[in-house]
Amino acid sequence: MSLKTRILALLAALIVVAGSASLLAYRELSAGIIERWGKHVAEIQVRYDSARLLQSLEREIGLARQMAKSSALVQWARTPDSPGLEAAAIRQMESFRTNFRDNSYFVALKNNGHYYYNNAANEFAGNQFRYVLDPEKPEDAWFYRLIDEGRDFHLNVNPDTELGVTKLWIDVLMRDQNSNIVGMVGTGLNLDDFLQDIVDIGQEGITTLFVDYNGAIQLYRDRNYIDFATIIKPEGQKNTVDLLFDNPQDKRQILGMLQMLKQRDGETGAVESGFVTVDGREHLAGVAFLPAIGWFEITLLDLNTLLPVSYLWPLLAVFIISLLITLALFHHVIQSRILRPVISLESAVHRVREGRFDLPYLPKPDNEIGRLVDHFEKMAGTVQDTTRELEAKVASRTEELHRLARVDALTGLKNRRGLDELMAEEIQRAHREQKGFGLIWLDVDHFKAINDNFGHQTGDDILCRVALWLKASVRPYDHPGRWGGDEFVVVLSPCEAEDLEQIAHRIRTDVERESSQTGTPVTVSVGGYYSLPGDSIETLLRKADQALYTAKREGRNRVVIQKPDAAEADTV
Ligand SMILES: Nc1nc2c(ncn2[C@@H]2O[C@H](COP(=O)(O)OP(=O)(O)OP(=O)(O)O)[C@@H](O)[C@H]2O)c(=O)[nH]1
Repeated sequence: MSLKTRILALLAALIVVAGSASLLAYRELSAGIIERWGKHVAEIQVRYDSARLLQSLEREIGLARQMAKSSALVQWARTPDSPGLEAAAIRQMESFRTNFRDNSYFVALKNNGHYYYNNAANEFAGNQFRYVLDPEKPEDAWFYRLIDEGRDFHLNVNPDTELGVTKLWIDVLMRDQNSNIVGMVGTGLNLDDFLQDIVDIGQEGITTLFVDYNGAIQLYRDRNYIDFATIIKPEGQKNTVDLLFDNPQDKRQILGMLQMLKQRDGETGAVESGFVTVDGREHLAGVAFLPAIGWFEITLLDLNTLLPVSYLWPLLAVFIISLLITLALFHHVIQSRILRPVISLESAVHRVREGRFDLPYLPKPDNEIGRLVDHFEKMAGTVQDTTRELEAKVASRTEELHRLARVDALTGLKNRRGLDELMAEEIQRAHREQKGFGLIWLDVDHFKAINDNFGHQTGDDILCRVALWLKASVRPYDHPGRWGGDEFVVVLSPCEAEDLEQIAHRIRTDVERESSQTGTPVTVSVGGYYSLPGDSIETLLRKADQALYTAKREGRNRVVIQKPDAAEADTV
């Protein structure tokens, strides 16, 4: 995987990690803010809704309590058969009717079960006695239950089948001086109007409901959930608030909140709140207890409606755009400051490794990589100089070795290899120019005896001196060499036949003269051959050797020139 891919992959991974962490932190933070805000709003809303409910009920409850204490009613309730007391009581009832908001009332007497009622239309004027309550009838059970429980005040949402109305009933017990229950009075509020005024107020995202002390739903915008005539229903058959929630955890939570508030015993302003799911949407539930009526008020705030996610889209857009800009900038910086210089450096390293020192332009950012590139350029320069020096040295050493391989170590003349190459060149030249050249082969006479008599070192000295005399005797452009042992060869080129003879003689006489003047006298036998174009190297050597052999055989210290086409060489 390339460095670029790795860096981008690492970057992407870092962004994913950082993005996830940010998202998580954002969610936690926003959830915290929403929770705090929501709880605050829920508390305000729950208090506001409670106040609205109490405001519209308080006056009615107060009037009903006043009515229950009316002495005319209490006296009549104790002796309901008295027509005089009944007439006074009905007058009293009618005066209350006009004061109640609903302009309706009811009075039920414990003594005879008589139920009195009149409504806003004064429909039952003079005929307020409506029917007799029957302890056996389920629809009348509320009356007997309330008396049994001895609750002085009770709110009850109940359809009155006899009267054909569904109302929120305010029930207040009538007691005599001895606190004995003698009956019940109250008024009703039209449920639909009440729901519309207090509960279903059309505030989008806010749901208000009221439940009784046991959690049974009393006021809710959906009438199907309202637990009518709660008082007479056995536990377990009531429409309790947990019906609104699908999640068992939410059910437990909401019932737990009711329980908590009960334990706090109507502490003023106490509100419990928590997150719940209603119809698949997240809501914040605020719950307050209303001690004045013994109910709980529950406010459900639909957070998605009140604080839609779309509110956060601009934030998300800003985040994504910032992320993309950051990515682009980061990519640009990585590309220009790291990747491009590193890639150029890598290709430059390849070139140098292949021995190519002509480096292209290498970008040098102002950072460690730039300095590395700079060091590399300088190092490549040094390596190039060193390489050139080494190459020059190797070339010169090779040349030297080449030369040494063709030079005789003792005399400094060409050795046999040098002579071989030279003769090969001359043969080619002769062939090319159709012009021959001369070859002299000479051998020190009785050299073995010199070695034997004077020692090997003296032998060597004599060989060196013969070489010097040989060089002096030939022309500057002739090539003397040592063939091996005490044998020397001279290649004469260019050369005429006369030159060959002349130089061969000069060599012999020079050696004889010089040696006798400077030390141990030595003589040489000389064989010569003037080559013709087309002669091979073997022919050359053989002919020269034959001439030398002849010179030796004829007594040594003499010159013999081998004629090219003659069977015998001439001693000269
Ligand atoms: N000192 C010395 N002796 C050498 C060297 N190379 C060969 N020799 C000796 O040179 C002698 C050559 O002898 P030959 O050419 O065979 O015979 P010669 O004694 O010269 O007799 P003729 O050639 O017949 O006159 C041998 O004894 C070799 O050992 C060398 O480099 N130095």
